[in-house]
Amino acid sequence: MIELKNVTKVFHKGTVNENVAINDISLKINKGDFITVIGSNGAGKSTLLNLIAGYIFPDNGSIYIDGEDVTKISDYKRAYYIGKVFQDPLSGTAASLTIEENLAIAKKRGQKRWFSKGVKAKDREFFKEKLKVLGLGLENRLKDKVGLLSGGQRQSLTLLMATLVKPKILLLDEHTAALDPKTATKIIELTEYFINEYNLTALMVTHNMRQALKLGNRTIMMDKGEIVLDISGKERENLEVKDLIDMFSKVRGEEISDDKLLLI
Ligand SMILES: Nc1ncnc2c1ncn2[C@@H]1O[C@H](COP(=O)(O)OP(=O)(O)OP(=O)(O)O)[C@@H](O)[C@H]1O
Repeated sequence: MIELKNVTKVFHKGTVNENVAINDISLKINKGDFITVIGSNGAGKSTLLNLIAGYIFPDNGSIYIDGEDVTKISDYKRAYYIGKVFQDPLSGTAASLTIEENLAIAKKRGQKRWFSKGVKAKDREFFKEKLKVLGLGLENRLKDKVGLLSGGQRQSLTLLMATLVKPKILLLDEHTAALDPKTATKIIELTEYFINEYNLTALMVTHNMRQALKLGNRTIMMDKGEIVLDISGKERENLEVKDLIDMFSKVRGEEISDDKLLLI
């Protein structure tokens, strides 16, 4: 289980630009939860994921992974626990390395000598089997440089790399936002496949409210650094986007201000 206890993150503290991006958030993420995260621009969604990943540290509060306090543990040391796929398809893989070298690095995630890109023959077979699942023929291109791949192919590979060593949590931050609709649909299908197949715990940020209600077992909505809705179980069944908008208005006493959220 992942737990955040009274976590606060303030950017530019003590200056005129002071910005409370995360305001005293407490959240329990149960093993096997697939949580979709929605909220307006600037609500704090990416900051929440970055805090869990250890890219930034909270000003107050604590973060626990399976009971271990990881609040001050660096992203590099936390990498063993966490799989990440972010918006930019170019960010999760190394362009100048081959497909198999990228996978070899992913397989060693969290180990001391993680940046050794050497590939053993038995790993090569393992990688081929895994790549077949993507349905892109990449199992026949192990020695191709990743820089040659399309955005969708790279994001598929990043997803595979993020789950190659089973993470305690998979963090997905608008990981289909930069892709064309058809490729985005394919990546979402793969995401669901990996989460179900490996029984992963996942947190996925999306601006698509319909998708947020369709995928996973739980949806949280953020607003101004706070979690304003946390919906699961019976309450979430058959819930439609308009219900979600009504619930938000009821809790906050105002309308959702983000056009991007309302369009979808
Ligand atoms: N590294 C940073 N330095 C300063 N301010 C930051 C930093 N990262 C985020 N912020 C600010 O914190 C607030 C929350 O940003 P965050 O990126 O978490 O929002 P978000 O919900 O992911 O928004 P979006 O949907 O637009 O991606 C915003 O006001 C943002 O400008």
